[in-house]
Amino acid sequence: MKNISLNIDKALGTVTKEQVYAQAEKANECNATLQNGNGAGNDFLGWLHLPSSITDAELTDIENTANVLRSKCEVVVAIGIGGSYLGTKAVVEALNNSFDWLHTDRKNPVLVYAGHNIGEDYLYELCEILKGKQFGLINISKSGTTTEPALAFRMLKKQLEDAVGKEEAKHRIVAITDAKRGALRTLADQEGYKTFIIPDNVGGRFSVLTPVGLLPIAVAGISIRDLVAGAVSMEKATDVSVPFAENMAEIYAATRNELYKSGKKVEILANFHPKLHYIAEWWKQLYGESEGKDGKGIFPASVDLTTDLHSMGQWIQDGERTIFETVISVEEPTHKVLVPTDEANLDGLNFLAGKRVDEVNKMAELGTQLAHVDGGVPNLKITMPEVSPYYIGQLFYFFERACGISGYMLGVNPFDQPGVEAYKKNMFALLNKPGYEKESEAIRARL
Ligand SMILES: O=P(O)(O)OC[C@H]1O[C@H](O)[C@H](O)[C@@H](O)[C@@H]1O
Repeated sequence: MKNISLNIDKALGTVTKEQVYAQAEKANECNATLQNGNGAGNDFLGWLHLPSSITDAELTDIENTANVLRSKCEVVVAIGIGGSYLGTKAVVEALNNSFDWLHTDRKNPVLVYAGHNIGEDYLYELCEILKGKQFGLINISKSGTTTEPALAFRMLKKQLEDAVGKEEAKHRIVAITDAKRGALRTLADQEGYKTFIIPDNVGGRFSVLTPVGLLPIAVAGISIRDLVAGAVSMEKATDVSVPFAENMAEIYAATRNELYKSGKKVEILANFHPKLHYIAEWWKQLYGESEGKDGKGIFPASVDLTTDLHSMGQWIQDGERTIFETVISVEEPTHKVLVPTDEANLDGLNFLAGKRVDEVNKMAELGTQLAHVDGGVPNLKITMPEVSPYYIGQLFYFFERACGISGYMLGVNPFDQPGVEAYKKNMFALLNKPGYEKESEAIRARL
């Protein structure tokens, strides 16, 4: 099997290949720090060898649980936010049919999401659409206390129990959370839900290959074994023993840090494949939450191309030269569509007749790369042979490993997220949460 690959040739100009390769030793040292577990945040390194440590029995347990939900439910609601949502969303959107929800001859339940916002209309419309439908719930929260999913679960649990009774509801609810701590663990144990554990040493944004992602992804009918196999292959390909020049995670980390040092403050992850939109949303949390610290860090942004060439193309071509692009390029689409001939040719497109639509897309991709590089936007290119569970698994692990290396090269702890607590404290104070009396008084004084 081929691997995904990284090409930095079009990123060189702002930084030289020599500058990038001069970072080889540091990148390898940072990779070794991950491997040896002696760096900052080293109690959150469970993701590093997670793929190769997943057992057949664990995968079978997940598949069996998914099959129970698949047999009982027309709709399964995956409840979670951040790392407890984005990995699943990214994989399912990448691998499901683009119009899955319109398919009536279904082999899989419709997977919908909740707990990833505090949208009153969203929750209302979800509860309404679930009325009269056979549905199940997967409640995912590592801490077990995050407000958004807890709020959604409180509402959906009641609706499910009202619809099918408490006893049956128990068999349609799965909780994925901490082994011992948190409100969700307490609730799940009291109610007798099937539970899966999120390992203590795997942070939320690195948890897609734990049951956090694997269970809902299996419910969607996607092969979690192929997903994990791809991640295992990339775990090997980015190991500290792999020399820098062949280690795409180290090269990516070194290149982006050199570009950052040269003044490129924003990285735009771009795709020319519509199904990869949510891969970028997952990637933004992974890199934003890992590197945005101590007043430092590349800002992770994303665009879908060619779609956003008609909205953001002007800025990328002519705006402030503080950006670089990392483009995910898919070699082969899954399907084949040819451009038809049109006798009248009023649209003037007969010059494309007989060509594959993807040939047009590939020339747009090449033309865009040349234009942006000419405009002073360094371009890195990640090539995926195809969009499949295996290569999505490779991509996830590649980005995770590179993120750990890059964060250490930047000089931050890539595995904590202290900044996320600030809004929560204010929100609880404004909502008069018990125990926040002093904070409530203080915050009202400043309004
Ligand atoms: O899985 P949970 O504990 O509910 O956390 C969900 C998310 O919220 C936290 O505030 C962090 O920002 C994320 O890293 C995490 O993935």
